[in-house]
Amino acid sequence: MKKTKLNIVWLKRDLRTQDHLPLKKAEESTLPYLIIYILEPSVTSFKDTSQRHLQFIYHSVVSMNNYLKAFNHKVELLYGEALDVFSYLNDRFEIKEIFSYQESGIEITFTRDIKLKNVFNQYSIKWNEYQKDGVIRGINNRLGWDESWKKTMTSAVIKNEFDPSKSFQFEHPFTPPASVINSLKKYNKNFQPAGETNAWKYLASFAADRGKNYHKHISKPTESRKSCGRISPYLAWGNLSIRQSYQYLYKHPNKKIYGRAFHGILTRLKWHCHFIQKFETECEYEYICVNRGFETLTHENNNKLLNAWKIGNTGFPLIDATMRCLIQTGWINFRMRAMLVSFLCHHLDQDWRRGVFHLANLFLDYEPGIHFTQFQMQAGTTGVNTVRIYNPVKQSYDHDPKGVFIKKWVPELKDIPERYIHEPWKMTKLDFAFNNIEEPMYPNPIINLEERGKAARLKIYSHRKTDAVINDKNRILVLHTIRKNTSKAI
Ligand SMILES: Cc1cc2nc3c(=O)[nH]c(=O)nc-3n(C[C@H](O)[C@H](O)[C@H](O)COP(=O)(O)OP(=O)(O)OC[C@H]3O[C@@H](n4cnc5c(N)ncnc54)[C@H](O)[C@@H]3O)c2cc1C
Repeated sequence: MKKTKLNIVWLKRDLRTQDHLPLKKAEESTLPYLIIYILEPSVTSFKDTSQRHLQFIYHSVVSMNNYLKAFNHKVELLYGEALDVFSYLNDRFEIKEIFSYQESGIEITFTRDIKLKNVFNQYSIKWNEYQKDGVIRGINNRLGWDESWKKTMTSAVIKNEFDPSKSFQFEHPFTPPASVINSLKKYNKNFQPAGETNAWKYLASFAADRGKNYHKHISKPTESRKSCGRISPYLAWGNLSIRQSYQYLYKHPNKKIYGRAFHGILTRLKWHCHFIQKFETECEYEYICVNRGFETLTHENNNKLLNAWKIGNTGFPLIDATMRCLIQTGWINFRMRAMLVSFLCHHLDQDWRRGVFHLANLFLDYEPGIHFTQFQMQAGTTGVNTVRIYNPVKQSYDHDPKGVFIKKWVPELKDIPERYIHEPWKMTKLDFAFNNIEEPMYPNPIINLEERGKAARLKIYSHRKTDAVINDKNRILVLHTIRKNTSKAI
């Protein structure tokens, strides 16, 4: 029997129905097409993925399907290994083309794609992988990168249309088990809701009003929750493209009124691509130091200290409030992320690899290209960036002066007077009695902050002077630095 000819759109971190080139290309063909998302056990069980990510993906697919049903199209959620799924489909259909975005992913998705490319070649299937956002595949320096980014951001946003006659229904054995679906359906109300409609709500409310104090509040753990864009999960899972966000903000009438705020967020949209570009060029950052010279730096790696950090029980109120807030809500601002990593790698003297997956799991917006590169930048293992060792007590006085954030997320400290909230260990028995409060069930600091800070500074700065670090620094600068003469902000 003759097999039906069809095309496939393979969705990855691009869970939206608009500004979507693979979907447009599929529509342009005369053949019917399937739209699939594959939940691959080998990928979803890897240590960088958590249930909250999978739930966000699931609800993004549900949101796409709510839109697509009017056009008789559907994203088919498949549970199985990509290789098995495509072999099954190839046995039953004559697959002509596969359309997807390039994925700047971790090693397992990279090696899977290499295998698949060979298999598709054997099956005579053409795999069209398109550039995602401003990230260019196969470059080995940044000459012209700025111009290319700007060109992508200012080119027309794609208005996707869906012809009902091109949809295709099929039977398959890859339906996710009921237990998997039930666990994905559950969604913690404290997390940002998934899907395109919600993504646009966040972007629009930022531009309309929420973002007017963006630059003033960006470092404050409480105020940033309202004033920051909060579009990161939507960008990470592709509910929004960078180009959609860029053009919406660039053309918004409030850009003239809140110039600094808009400039700030537009610049960061470029950083988004800049960091993923680094990872696209060198995806080894998942497991090896950006500057290979740091591989010889040794660490104490004390498990007790690591575990206290992981659960937010270090005795440093701002560290603990930040970690507990992240566990419960999936989001914290940039400065608090940087502080958590700095405290882990410098004060607690842990190898960055001991904490990188813990935060990846907790960030609802986990994006490997940004996460591994930013994490290493804060751990000081790039050798090219200034090392920042954040003092969590100073951060607390500066950015949560009244302890509002601390008291919300570390309720044990809710009765501690404002002047002690940053350093509760300084309260004496007499102070507790005088203030008529009980001593909280809260640990004393797990380390001596001053001594540890000093030692960490000495250690990292002397290692930066080693030949191995200096030699690798030049390689990194050639590979990842945007040339000054081509550099334009946004
Ligand atoms: C250790 C560490 C890990 C991080 N891991 C991630 C991650 O996995 N995913 C992620 O999206 N961001 C990550 N960031 C960057 C940054 O903290 C978040 O992008 C930002 O807090 C998201 O909130 P927002 O959407 O309100 O950002 P806004 O300030 O409103 O910025 C808008 C968008 O610009 C991009 N952006 C903002 N800041 C940065 C930055 N410093 N570097 C690169 N892109 C940026 C993001 O896509 C963000 O959504 C990490 C930062 C650190 C220090």
